[in-house]
Amino acid sequence: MKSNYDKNPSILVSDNEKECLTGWESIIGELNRQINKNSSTIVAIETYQGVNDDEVETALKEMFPSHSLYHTSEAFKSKQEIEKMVYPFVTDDRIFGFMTDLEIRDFLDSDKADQLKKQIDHDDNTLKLIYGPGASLISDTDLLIYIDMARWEIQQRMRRNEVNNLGVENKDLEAALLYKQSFFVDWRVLDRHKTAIFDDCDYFIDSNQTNRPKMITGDSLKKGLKQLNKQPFRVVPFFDPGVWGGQWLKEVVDLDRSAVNYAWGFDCVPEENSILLAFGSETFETPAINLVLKEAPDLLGNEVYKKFGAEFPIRFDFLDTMEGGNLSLQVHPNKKYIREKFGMSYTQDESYYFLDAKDDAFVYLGLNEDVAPEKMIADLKEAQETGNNFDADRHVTKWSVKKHDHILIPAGTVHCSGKDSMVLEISATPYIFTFKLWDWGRLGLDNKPRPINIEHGEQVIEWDRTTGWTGKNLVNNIEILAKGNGWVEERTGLYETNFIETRRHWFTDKVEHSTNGGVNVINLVEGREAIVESPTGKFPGFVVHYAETFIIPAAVGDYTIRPYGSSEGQKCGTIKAFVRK
Ligand SMILES: O=P(O)(O)OC[C@H]1O[C@](O)(CO)[C@@H](O)[C@@H]1O
Repeated sequence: MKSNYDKNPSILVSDNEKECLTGWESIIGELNRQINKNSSTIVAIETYQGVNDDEVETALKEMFPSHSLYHTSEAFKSKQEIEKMVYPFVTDDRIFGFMTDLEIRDFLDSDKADQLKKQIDHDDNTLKLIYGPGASLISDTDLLIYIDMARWEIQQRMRRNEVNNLGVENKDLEAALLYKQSFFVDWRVLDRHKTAIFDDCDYFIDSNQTNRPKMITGDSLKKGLKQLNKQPFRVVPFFDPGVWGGQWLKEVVDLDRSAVNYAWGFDCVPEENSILLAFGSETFETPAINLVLKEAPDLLGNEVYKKFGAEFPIRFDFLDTMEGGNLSLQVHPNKKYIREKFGMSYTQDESYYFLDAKDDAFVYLGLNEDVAPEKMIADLKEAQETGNNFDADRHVTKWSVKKHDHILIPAGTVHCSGKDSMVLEISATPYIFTFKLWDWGRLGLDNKPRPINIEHGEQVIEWDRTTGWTGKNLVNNIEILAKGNGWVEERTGLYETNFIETRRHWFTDKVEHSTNGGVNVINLVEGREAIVESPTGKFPGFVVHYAETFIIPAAVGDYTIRPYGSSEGQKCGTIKAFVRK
């Protein structure tokens, strides 16, 4: 069947496409109009990580022939000082660091910043531009522009060695190391700063596409973000190959058939996805994290906001192993471990919802009844050191799985999805704290072994999660909660100590839902099309397609979902996640 999955979902903010200017020429034309209103103007151009400085500077030089340009890097501490300052958060580990509490001011050298300010004050030029992260902190300014970029685009640029970490010159490093420093340091620092200056920004520039910048006013962006909280919406998904990746997503999502595979699909990881705001036929891409940073109470609901702050606590993603391989055998840290070792306030509790599965599909989950901890760890270490096989079946329980099974994976449970299945992963947001125990003796896509973390893993494995307990508590622990005309509601997870609850609805007719004051994340797991509607006409009908994940902001309140289009009258299924009260 032809794919109907929408890879570029956008939300209409206004019919006026003139609100979104495209290309440097029209952007600088607009800025010129603002600048010419004053006899002398100081403009701060703040940048997020990843922005191509050469592209921006070339455009500025061409279009503002006589301006003075000051880089905030001139006010930054030396590279050596910054490396020393960030080291406790970056550490020597290849994957894991420690969440920083640093702020952009910590990167500035106050003497150098004073010096730069004096230079600007004494400059007679009528147009002075201060460029780079922290620009608005150097001097009082007349105009504030923010050039933004989504984290997925930053990661693409890191893989091409085009992006440095904040305040240092290290773009030639391996992409995984650049990512680690960004995850634990740069993105935290830049997001704190962006939140602080957001309301003062006159314009935002979307620089995700090289040489195709777009600009909207700060008011238009604020209006767009507020609009999102009034209705269901989707973030822009992205997909990435991996060593165990499969072939299912290519067909269902309609991805490049010539790609080796797709392993991951991220369609609700607001930290890394972006949002497309439509102004007439123009779209403006903004990092989804901006919505979370600016509009958390309406998006998440007050109680969830109180618990998590401006963080989106629920993650939906795809793990495709159809005709691929097994994920690494792995375990995730408990709350205490993740807090103490990595500075995270909550942990990676997970679940696998099977969107599809071949007859031979399976999951490794929990330990065998006769597991001997010392022996298993010794076998893992020996396999790691010698390259000999690790006999996973001897220690870990293997369960057959089928379409629509829901497997719960509280942190500490040894697990991995096997080949030939399509998982919709529904979990808490932390997502890089995977302790690999065994990677089946294979190399990664870069032909190097992927890092193994037995020394972390052995400290968090829950050894009493053995076959009997696992089967009772974690495998299809499904209970019918309510029934109505043409619908059934079931509770399917997550495990009782985890903060996410999931509800599955099977329906041939309209189902009534309510956010009950907390954000809902939903995926259409059965049926080709459904429509989300407001009983009071608060938002226009929102059509969703098979396998699409969508977000219902807490502020939406009541809504309904029913089969739509070619699915009308047919059985559909949704799985909904929310934060338990
Ligand atoms: O280590 P692997 O084999 O790449 O698997 C990683 C994946 O495993 C998971 O932790 C799922 O269990 C995902 O969150 C993560 O992306």
